[in-house]
Amino acid sequence: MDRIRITGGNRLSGSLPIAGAKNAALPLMAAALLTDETLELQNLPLLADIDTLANLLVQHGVTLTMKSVGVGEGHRSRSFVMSTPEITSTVAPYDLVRKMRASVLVLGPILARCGEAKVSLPGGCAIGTRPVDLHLKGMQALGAEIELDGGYVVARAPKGLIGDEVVFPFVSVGATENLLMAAALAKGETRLVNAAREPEVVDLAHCLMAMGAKIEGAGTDVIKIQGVDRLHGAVHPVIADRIETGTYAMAAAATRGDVELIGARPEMIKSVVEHLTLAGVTVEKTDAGMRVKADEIRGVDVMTEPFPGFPTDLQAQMMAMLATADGASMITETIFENRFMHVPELTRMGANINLHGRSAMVRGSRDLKGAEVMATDLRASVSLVIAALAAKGETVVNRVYHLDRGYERVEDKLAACGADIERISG
Ligand SMILES: CC(=O)N[C@H]1[C@@H](OP(=O)(O)OP(=O)(O)OC[C@H]2O[C@@H](n3ccc(=O)[nH]c3=O)[C@H](O)[C@@H]2O)O[C@H](CO)[C@@H](O)[C@@H]1O
Ligand SMILES: C=C(OP(=O)(O)O)C(=O)O
Repeated sequence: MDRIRITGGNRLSGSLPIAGAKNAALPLMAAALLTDETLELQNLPLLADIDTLANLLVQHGVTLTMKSVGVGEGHRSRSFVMSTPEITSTVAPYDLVRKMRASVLVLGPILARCGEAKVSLPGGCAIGTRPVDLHLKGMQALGAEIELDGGYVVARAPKGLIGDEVVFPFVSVGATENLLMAAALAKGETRLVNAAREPEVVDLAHCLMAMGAKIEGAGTDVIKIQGVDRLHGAVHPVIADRIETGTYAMAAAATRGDVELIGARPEMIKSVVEHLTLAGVTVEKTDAGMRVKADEIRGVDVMTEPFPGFPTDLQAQMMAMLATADGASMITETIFENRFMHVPELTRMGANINLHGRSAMVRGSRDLKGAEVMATDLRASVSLVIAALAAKGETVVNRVYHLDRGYERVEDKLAACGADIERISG
């Protein structure tokens, strides 16, 4: 299993390219199931999760060809040209779904197009139990009959889905996306109330609209979808990854560096920029993206919330950065019940963090020390990389496969900005 070795202490400086967003790309790829015409997705990141979903889609009958495109110095992105003349299997098997929760996003499109779908329940993961009840209740509201059988969701709507009002009791990104795709091909109007407003949901809505879907209100908490009989092909570029942007901004700040994030869109992470600014980090929009510079960092309180609030996917990275600040910070996680798996590992590096239920008290210090640490989930892994960049001495991060789910060429991008970092294969 690969590991990453980092010798900390170098200030990051230079420029670093931001890839297409994983969390936008995954639902967009699932949308290829909604049409028998060709969907071309551009600016896909080179990530393990993208390959995992591609394998699942091929199994459902999607024909997929890949183009690799150079988009700047040493930086490449991928385009997938996908077509699904016919869905050849309506079953998403456990072996493929268990590798990645986002696989459940094939439920809405397959059910809408075929009138039936059998999708393995994804199961829990390190950050929480993550049930899919809101996805299922939403499909039921559109007339689907749902049964759970042997670990699978068996959904049937032989006469097709019928639009209706779906009121989410709390915000779910995945359930909003699944319902958006299902409702695009349902009969009549669907209203999604208390819908997720994340930029990735908006990106999906834009792509569906380019495919002929009738959608109003994406980016607000009420989305109206007027179902159509069929969707057609489209070409759609995936938005820049706001979580990768925030991650490298925090890495730059933790090393008191000065880095330009090429292709970043600061308007998608306003809450993050506000918190970084409060912490004393300078963030400026530039022609090419966003520049981040820090000399000193002070403690700041952070609470994760659905968009437009501070994203849970940047909580661990913010904690690593604040572990190097002057002063204390209170970090509260409200989205996932178990998203503090990085705390014991950061503590092994000398971070002073105390957990009190869903809050962590972080007392900053400039004395983090390298250690051997274990990555537990995607964002926890990269938080250890950030702490290691700021720490004295050598850190080895084990179980790097988590990192490869969400960060492309992390070691190359950081090394190009002066980090002493290498991947140890094996
Ligand atoms: C591929 C992708 O885009 N993943 C993101 C997506 O995950 P995902 O779409 O899985 O996250 P949700 O927004 O659905 O989850 C929010 C909360 O709702 C709960 N819940 C969700 C659905 C449901 O049916 N029942 C239920 O109880 C979850 O356990 C969690 O506590 O949004 C999360 C919240 O911004 C991010 O951390 C993930 O990176
Ligand atoms: C939790 C994440 O992803 P997923 O929902 O695919 O597990 C993430 O991107 O931080």
